[in-house]
Amino acid sequence: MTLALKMVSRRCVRWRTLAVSLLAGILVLNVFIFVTLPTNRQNEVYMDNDIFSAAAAAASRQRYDSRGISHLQFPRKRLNKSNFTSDSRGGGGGGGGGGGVEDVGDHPPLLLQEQRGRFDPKVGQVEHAGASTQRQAEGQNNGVGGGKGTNSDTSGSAQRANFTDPTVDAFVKTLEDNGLLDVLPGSSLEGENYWDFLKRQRLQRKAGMQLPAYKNYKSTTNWERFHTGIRQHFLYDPDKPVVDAVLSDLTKRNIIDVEQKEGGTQIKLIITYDDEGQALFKPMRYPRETETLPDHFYFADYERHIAEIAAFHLDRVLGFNRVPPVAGRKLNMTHDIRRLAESKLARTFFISPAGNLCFHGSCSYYCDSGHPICGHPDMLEASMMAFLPPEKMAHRQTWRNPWKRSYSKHRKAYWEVYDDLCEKVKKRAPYNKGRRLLDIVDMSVMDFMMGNLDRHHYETFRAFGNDSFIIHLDHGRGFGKAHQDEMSCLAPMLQCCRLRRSTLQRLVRLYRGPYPFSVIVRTALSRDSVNPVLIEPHLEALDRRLVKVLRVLAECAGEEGRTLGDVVVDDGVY
Ligand SMILES: Nc1ncnc2c1ncn2[C@@H]1O[C@H](COP(=O)(O)OP(=O)(O)OP(=O)(O)O)[C@@H](O)[C@H]1O
Ligand SMILES: [Mn+2]
Repeated sequence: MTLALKMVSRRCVRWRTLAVSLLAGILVLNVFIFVTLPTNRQNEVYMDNDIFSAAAAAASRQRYDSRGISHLQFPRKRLNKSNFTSDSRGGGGGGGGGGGVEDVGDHPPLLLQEQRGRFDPKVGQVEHAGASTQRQAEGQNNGVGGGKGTNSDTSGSAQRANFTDPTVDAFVKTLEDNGLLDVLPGSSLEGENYWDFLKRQRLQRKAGMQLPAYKNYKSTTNWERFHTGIRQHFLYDPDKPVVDAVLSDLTKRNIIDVEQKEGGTQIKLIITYDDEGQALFKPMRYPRETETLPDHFYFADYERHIAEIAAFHLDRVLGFNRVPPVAGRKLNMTHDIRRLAESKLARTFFISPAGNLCFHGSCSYYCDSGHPICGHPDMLEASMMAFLPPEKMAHRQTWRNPWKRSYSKHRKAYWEVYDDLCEKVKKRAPYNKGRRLLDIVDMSVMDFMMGNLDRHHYETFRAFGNDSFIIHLDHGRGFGKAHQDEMSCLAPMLQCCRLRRSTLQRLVRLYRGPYPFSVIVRTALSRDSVNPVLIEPHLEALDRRLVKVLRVLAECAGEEGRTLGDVVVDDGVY
């Protein structure tokens, strides 16, 4: 009996060993297949599992097949928790959250070039304007010098936009014929100053509510006036003098405290002024001519202080008014930073071999002596962005950008491979009603203009609910490549094939002139104390990119089955 039992148990052990070996074999085989079949991995797409369904994948695959672009394998579900509602920064988990840091995890290789969606860099190139496209230089002195206040169209030189395009010209004509360019009676005034045009457009602007905490607030400083002036539909009113006052305070007021900002990837300081106002400081690291390193991904790019300054002015020129005021400032590192710094920051100061005062602070990217921030010998340039109201006065909500990039050196985002993201997004709150989707499109246009690929999250004020503007923050990685136009930034506009009417009117106005977009931006920037903010190639890029935005829209508007009403949307936001 015992012998029989022993035999049975020994046989069991043998079976178990056999089963274990079999399982191990299967595992080894799987690993082998995974490693030796690169196509399976190359076709993986970085996507949000909750917006992705087998049916949609099959439909998309079909579309790409029929265009002969590629045969995409069925993509594996991967990562991201996104449901297009808000989430908290950094806590994304599974690679879905976080900010401008590379996603960690296992990384399949990049998609092959021909397997990409419509965002081949060669697509959408606009040829340099030839003789026929050179703008006529009529009315050179009209509208120069700009309206009231300190804004002005040009710095006096009546240059013309060098880029234009027949497709865009035809599109503009169609818009005009359909009355879509009419702003108010008298809108097509020849030679009207651009700022006056914006002003006239703003007569139709709705403001909405104020932040409740500021309703009966008695502001005593310019910072408080700025906070009190925030409305449901814009961050500031350019017709009020407060923004210029804040710009001046940012540059001139005494600094009384400095601390490092926790979180974020690259060093930032919180500056406190003598009247308790605060600003976010980003230092100059490199000369203005330094471009994004060719082998660096967007998430590894160094931040540029001038991009923060330029983004504020660009946003204002585009008529959005969604970036907090930013000004450049030259600081004395010893007096304005080191003297006031906490010991953790102060300890990172040193004198470089060249005799300059440097520091590196502590953060997760580029905070070491190999990446010092150095003065000349102790004067340092920086951008100063006015702080938004403190959280206790106005809570903000953080949202994941549906068109977020992958933040991985190996993977693509869903929208980079498939064209149907907008179809899914626009069915979901908060994109299914109100202004949000058109705000995302506006933001994509602005990001394209400055080549900003680092738009992972965005914020809104909670008190305003969902029908409120997007606060445009974090532009340190803009203006990195003057000679490359990153068409993929336009994905929201292209995939949704729509643009807010008021935005389109501004773009067309800038396209038509008489003063080129670049001239208007150059003049706006010339008011900053660290002028010239942008070097010429970045300004020239604006004129070129403006044409491309309009051409992409014209082309998708011309696709079969689309009406002008689908593409140009008037949601009453100005
Ligand atoms: N003007 C401001 N007022 C208040 N808070 C701000 C302001 N600007 C930025 N912040 C907050 O600081 C955070 C970090 O700033 P920013 O995004 O510019 O730095 P970053 O290093 O690029 O951060 P990340 O790596 O997380 O993108 C922002 O997401 C925002 O919540
Ligand atoms: Mn960032």
